[in-house]
Order: sequence, then structure tokens, then C-alpha cells
Amino acid sequence: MYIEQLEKSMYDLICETSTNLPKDVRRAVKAAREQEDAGTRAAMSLDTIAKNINMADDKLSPICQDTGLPTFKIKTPIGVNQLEIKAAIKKALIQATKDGKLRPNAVDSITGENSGDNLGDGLPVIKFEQWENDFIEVKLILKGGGCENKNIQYSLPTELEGLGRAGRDLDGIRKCILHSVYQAQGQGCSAGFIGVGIGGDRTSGYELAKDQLFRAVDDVNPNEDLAKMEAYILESANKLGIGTMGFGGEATLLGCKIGVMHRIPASFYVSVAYNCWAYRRMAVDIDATTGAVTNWHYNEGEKLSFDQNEGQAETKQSSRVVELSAPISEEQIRDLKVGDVVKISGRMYTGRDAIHKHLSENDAPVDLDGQIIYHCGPVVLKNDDGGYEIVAAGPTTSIREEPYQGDIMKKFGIRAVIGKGGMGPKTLAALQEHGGVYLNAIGGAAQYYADCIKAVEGVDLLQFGIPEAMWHLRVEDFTAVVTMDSHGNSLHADVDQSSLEKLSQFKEKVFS
Ligand SMILES: O=C(O)C[C@H](O)C(=O)O
Ligand code: SF4
Repeated sequence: MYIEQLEKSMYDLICETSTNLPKDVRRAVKAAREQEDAGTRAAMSLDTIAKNINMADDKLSPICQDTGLPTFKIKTPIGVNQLEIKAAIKKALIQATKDGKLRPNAVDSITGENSGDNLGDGLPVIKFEQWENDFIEVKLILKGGGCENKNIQYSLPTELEGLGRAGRDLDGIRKCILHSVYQAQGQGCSAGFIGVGIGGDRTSGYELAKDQLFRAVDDVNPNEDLAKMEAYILESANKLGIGTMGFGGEATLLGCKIGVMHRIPASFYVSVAYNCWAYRRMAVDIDATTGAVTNWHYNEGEKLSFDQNEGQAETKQSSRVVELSAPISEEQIRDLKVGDVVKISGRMYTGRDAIHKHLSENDAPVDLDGQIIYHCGPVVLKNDDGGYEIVAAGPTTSIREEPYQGDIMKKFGIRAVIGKGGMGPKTLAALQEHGGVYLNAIGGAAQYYADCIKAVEGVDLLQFGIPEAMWHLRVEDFTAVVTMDSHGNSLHADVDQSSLEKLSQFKEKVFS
């Protein structure tokens, strides 16, 4: 009985974490939305994010398609069998994956083979501790790859772009944390949250940083110096102008939590764990005799849903809206400028890391001339009739494809790529030379985009696993913003430059 109940409790924890954004995070997103002026790109993005949060609620479906590397932190009373808890978690993960609450996200690091059930060598990550209480506490974080890739660790003293020297003191720490927000730009799906660990070694420093992500967004650090630093960072980082998705705007950082531990004399690390707005972490208390959940954490206050009429961004927006459908001509592409909004209907193909590598070495399985590639690794379920259903399908971070993208566009005649976070100079040059465009979709809005996908019309290279396969999608009114055009303009390069200038205003000493 205990075992079955425990499995159910773990299943509920996983589903809740993946589909229901915690109350404190909702409050932070809502505050960000109120900060942005209606009609701006940032406000429109936050409207889409708000819509997405509501849709995930209604459908009990993943908020974002990247359901992360499931990481459990567990405290048990002395005498509780930890092996049973581990087994229950594994069973629950398998079930949640089958039910489309998690994307099959565990791949063999060398061969790339997807295990299909979120289990694998070293996965899931489960860390146990004992405590004196008589109940079990289980915390879970589902932190996706895009924000994980923006984590950063500084070894002091160091020299930082925009800020100069960062020494081994509070002010050096201040500079590192501000720099960490700058370097993330929009690629970790800003507006984000950061957990910071001061001290330790490279491993325990990051561990401490990630532990901070379990703190409530609105708590106050009991260490006075750190409380001041948290407030300072939150205020200052929001002056960098990076904004939601790196589109420029007021809301860049929604939370900053800092922890400290001792270090050895030679090492001085500042470790920063960056979390996207889709900040999925939850915790439960479990009765150690029945296995049932007795308490859900992060439960204070009312649960906000987002009133769709609140943000009037869509009615006030002044961007030109262009309808597109593939095959697209060079002339149509050359007509698009940064800032235009496109609405796509018709065919698009997904392609991310494995596909880009594949296309650089092989022929394409379909004719890609004039076509659109969507950087996306969806959650997909197989229907009883053998067809497929897209459960969640937001964009992935495009910059990973930078080494391949331009060459592939030229080789196959691809006219548009959709992703998030923007791409670099090599792709920008190729867009100009070949006649291509980069379209930015809203990261994490996996339900919103899944809703635009009306059918799966085929799939190639499924051997790469569900997220990495090339899905042939039929979409309707799939909306994205032109952020890199065929005339050498890149909103991402502009925001990077202007935020670097703003960062350098924080050069002077603040904490002594
Ligand atoms: O893997 C994904 O689907 C997205 C990833 O979390 C990302 O932000 O790039
Ligand atoms: S796509 Fe964005 S929201 Fe989703 S896990 Fe990656 S960084 Fe987070």
C-alpha cells in the first residue's frame, strides 16, 4: 500500500511540476507584465507567456516542451528505505513520460540514442539527506537545457567585459552576478531567475547555486549583506534593457537568491544557475507510513491565472503583420525587415541539433527549397490510429546551430528558420547573401505553439529520437517576429550591444 501510494505521490509531483507554474512564479511573471508598456515586443511576448501558462493549466500539459533533467532533493527520517523511494520515482517518471507529461529527455551522451523513458546512466538525479523530522520531503526541479546552458561560474579575481576587474570581495561578487545576467541575454528565455552560490569548489558551488532556486521568489535572505545584494541585483539587472526573450524591455530578471559557503584559500568561485521564466520546481511533504502527500509547498497566496484582456498589447501593436506560407520566394524574404511580425500557415519542418549535423553531412530527406525550419524538439504522443499528436512544441535555443545554419540554408535553399534567442554573425551573413530570415518565437510557449500545429503530416529520421526527429508539421497562424533579416540587421546584436553599454554603468564600487 505504502509503495503504491508513494508512486502515485511521485507521479503527482512530476505532473504538477511540469504543468502548473508555482504561485510565487506566477506573481513574478504578472508583475513583469505590468511593468512593460502595451504594444512593445516585450509586452506581446509576456502576453503569449501568460496565455501559455493558462493553456498548460487547462490541458494539464507541459508548460514547456523541454521538461529538463529531473532533479530530486529528498529528506528522509532515519529508518526510511531510500531505495524504495528511488524505485517509486523511476516508475513515476516512466509513466509520466508515457502520458506526455514529460518529454523523453534522456539521451546517451556519446551515441545520442534516446532511452525513451527519461531513465539513463546517472538519471534521474536524486540526492538524499536524513533529517530529524518524521515525514519525507521531496523537492523536484525540471530545469530545461536552454537556461542550463547559460549557467556560468566565475573564478575570482577576474576581468569582466563591461565591468573591469572583479576582486575577491563583495563588490567582485556583485560584478560577477550582474555579468551573468548580461551574458545570458534572451537565450535562457528571459525574464529569468538566478540562484547564486558563493564559495565551495566548482561542484559544490553550483550545487549551492541550484539549491537557491528552491527558495520562494518573495523570501528575504536572513544574511543582511546578501539580502542587500539580492535587492541590488534585482533592481540593477532590470536596468540592462535585455527584456523578455532578449527583445529589449524593462523586465529582465524576476528573482535573485544568493547562498554562501566556506571555500579553500586558493579558490573563490561565484556560481550562477540561470532559470528561465518557466521556473518549474515544486515540493511536497509525504507521510512516511502511508506514502501520501500531506502538504504542497509554494502554496501561499491565491493562484493567479492571467486575464487575457489585461495586456492590451495585441490591439495596440504597431508592427506590420505579414502572412507567409512555404515555399517562400527570395523576393518575399527580402521584403521582410526586423520588427515585422509574420503569421505562418502551411508546412514547416522541425530540425534541431541532430538534424543540423545530419544535413551538413548528408542529403535532406525532403526537398527543403523555399521551406521553413523550426528549431523545435516537441513532446509527441502516438495515437491509437498510428498518427501522431503534438503535445508541446515551443522553440529551442538557435545559437547551438550557428556552426551549421548558414551553410545548410544555402545548400538546400531554406528561406526561413524559426527559433529563439537569435543567431550569430555567420548566420547573419548567410541570410544576407542567400536571402533568408530568422524568426523568433516565444521560448517556453509550448502549449501556445502546439495549438497552432494542426497536423503531423510525416516524420523523418525518427531514429534520432522524438525531440531530434524531423517532424513535418501543418500549422495555422503560427506567429513569430523577424529579429534578423536579409539586410544585415539583427535585433539580438543590437540588444547585446546596448545592454553591454548599460552594464558598464555599473563599473563603480558599490559594496565594500
Ligand atoms: O530542448 C528544448 O526544447 C529547449 C531548450 O530548453 C532550450 O531552451 O533551448
Ligand atoms: S525553452 Fe526556454 S522555457 Fe523552455 S526549458 Fe528552455 S529555456 Fe526554459
